[in-house]
Amino acid sequence: MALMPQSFRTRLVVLCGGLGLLIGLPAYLYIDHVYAQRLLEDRGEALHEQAVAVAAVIAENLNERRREVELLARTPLFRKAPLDSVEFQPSLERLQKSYPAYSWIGLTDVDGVVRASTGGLLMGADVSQRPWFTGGQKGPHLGDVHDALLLSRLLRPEPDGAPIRFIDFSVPVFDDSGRLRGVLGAHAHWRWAGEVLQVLKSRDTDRGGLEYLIVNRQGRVIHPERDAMPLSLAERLRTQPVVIDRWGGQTEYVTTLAPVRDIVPEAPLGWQVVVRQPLHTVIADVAELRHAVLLFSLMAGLTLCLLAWWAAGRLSTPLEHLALQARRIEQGDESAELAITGSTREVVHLGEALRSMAATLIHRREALEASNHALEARVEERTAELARLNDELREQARRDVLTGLPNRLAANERLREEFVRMKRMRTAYAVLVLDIDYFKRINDTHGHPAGDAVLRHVSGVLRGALRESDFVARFGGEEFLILLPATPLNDAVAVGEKVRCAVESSPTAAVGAVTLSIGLAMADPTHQDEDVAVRAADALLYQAKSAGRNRLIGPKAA
Ligand SMILES: Nc1nc2c(ncn2[C@@H]2O[C@H](COP(=O)(O)OP(=O)(O)OP(=O)(O)O)[C@@H](O)[C@H]2O)c(=O)[nH]1
Repeated sequence: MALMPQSFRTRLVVLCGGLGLLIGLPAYLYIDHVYAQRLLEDRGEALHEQAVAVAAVIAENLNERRREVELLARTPLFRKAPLDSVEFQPSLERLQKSYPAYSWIGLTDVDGVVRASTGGLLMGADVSQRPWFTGGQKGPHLGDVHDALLLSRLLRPEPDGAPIRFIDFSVPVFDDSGRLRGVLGAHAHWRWAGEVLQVLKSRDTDRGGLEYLIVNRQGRVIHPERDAMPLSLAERLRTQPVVIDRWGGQTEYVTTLAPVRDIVPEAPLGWQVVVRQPLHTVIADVAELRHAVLLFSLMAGLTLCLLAWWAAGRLSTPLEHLALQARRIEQGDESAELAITGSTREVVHLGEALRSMAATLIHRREALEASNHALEARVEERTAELARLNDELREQARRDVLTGLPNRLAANERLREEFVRMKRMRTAYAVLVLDIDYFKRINDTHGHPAGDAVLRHVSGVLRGALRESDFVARFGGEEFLILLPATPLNDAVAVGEKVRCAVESSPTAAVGAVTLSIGLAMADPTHQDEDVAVRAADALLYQAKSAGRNRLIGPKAA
C-alpha cells in the first residue's frame, strides 16, 4: 500500500492506464498469434494457387510453340517442295517474326543436314547428332534447356556474356505419302521463360519479394539461374503444399510448387513451378496491423489517461478547495466559504454538509466560549468571595469573641513582628501583662455573665486609654497584653500607670470598681526571642500580685 501513489488523480490515471493495457494486450496477442497464423495459411494457399496458374500458363505456352512448329511442318510447302526451295527461308522467318523468342528455326533433311534456316544460319551444317534432330525424327520433341553450341558463335552474344541457352521444339516433316523428308526444329531463347513469368508477375498485385522459379526434373533451378533447390525442401514439398524454409540462407521463405503439365508425353520435361515469398513480407500485414493496434492502444490509453486526469481534476479540485476552506475555518477564519457550485451533485452535497457542520461547530464553539467566560467570571467571583471569607476567617481566628480584642494568636504574631522590627530598627518596645485582681471572686459572687461583662468593660477602658498605634489583646482568661512600640521604659511605665488608674477609676454597673496588677518588661535586641520579654513581664505581674495587687511593677521597681 505504501507504494501506491497517494493522490486520487494519479490513482485514477494509473487505473485507466492499467485498464487500457488490460484491454489492448489481449487484442495485441490475438493479432500476433491467431491472425498471423491464419494469414500465413491464407497466403500459402494463394501462393499455391499462383504456382498452379503459372505452371498452367507455361504448359500452355510450350504447347503453343509445339503446335506452331507442327502446323508449319504440315503445310503443303514443307510436304511437297524440294528441300532446296527458296520458299522455305521466308516461311521460317515469318514464324520467327510471329514469336520473338525464336532464335533460330531450321529444316534438315533426313540425314541431319540443315537445308533451310532463319537468317541462313548453319546452312549445310550437320546436326544429325543433336537431340532435337534425333528426337524430332521420331515425333514431336521438346528438349530441355541447354547451352547453344553451333549457334553460339553465330548469334549476338548475351549482354552479360553468359552462354546463350535454348529450349528446342522439333517435329518430323513428312511428304504426302507419309515418308520422312526431314526435321523442322526451332530453338527458343531461354529468356522466353523469363518473359512469360514477367508477364504473369506484372499481373500480380502483391509482388513484395515474390519469386517464380522453374525447377527441372533434377531439382535444378533453371529459371532464374541459380543453385538447386535444397533436397530437404523438395522432400517436404512432396507431402505438404506449403513449406516455410530458409533455402540454405538466412531469409525464411514461404514456398510452394506446382508441376508443369508435360505437353509431349513421350519426352516429359518434368518441370515444376516453384513460388516463394519471404516470410517477413507475407506477414508484413500482421506487423502493420500489430503496429496499428499498438499505436491505437497507446493512443487510446493516453487519451483515457488524459480524460481520467481531467475528470479526476474536475472532482479533486473542488475537494481540495473544500479541504483548504475547512482548514481555514479550523484555524479560526470564519469567512472561509464552503459553498461549491458547478461540480458534481455529490461534491455539492459534501460542500453543503461541511458548511452546515462548520456552522454548527462555530455556533457550539461560540456557545462554549460564552459559557467559559461566564464560568471564568463565576470562578473569579467565587475566588474573591473565598479570599474575603478567608480574610474574615483569619480575622475571626485572631479576634476574641467576648471582648472583640485581638486574641492570643494575634498577640503572638504581633509580638513576633515587633521583635523582628526591633532587631532591624533597634527600637525597643515595652510589653505589659495585665491581670484583673480577684476575678474568681467576681465570678463566684456575681456569676459568670457578670464576670464576662467586667472583661468587656476592662477591654473597652484599655482600648480607650491607649493610642491607636499601641496594641492590646486578651492574652487568656482575665489576662491582657499591651505592646507599646518604640516606647522607652519611662513612657511605658507612665502608660501602664495610666491604664491601671483608668480601670480603677471606672467602676462597672454590675460589680463596681475593679483593679489591675501589671508586670512591665522591655524587649531587648539581645533577647533570643519575643517570649523573653513576655516571660519577664509575666514574672513581674506575679510580683505585683504578691505585693498586694493594683499596682505596676517594671524593671526599675524590680
Ligand atoms: N466570667 C468569666 N470568668 C473567667 C473568664 N476567664 C477566666 N475566668 C475566671 O477568672 C478567674 C481567675 O481566677 P484566678 O486565676 O484564681 O485569680 P483571681 O481570682 O483574679 O485572683 P488574683 O489574680 O490572685 O487576684 C477564674 O475563676 C476563671 O474561671 C471569662 O471569660 N469570664
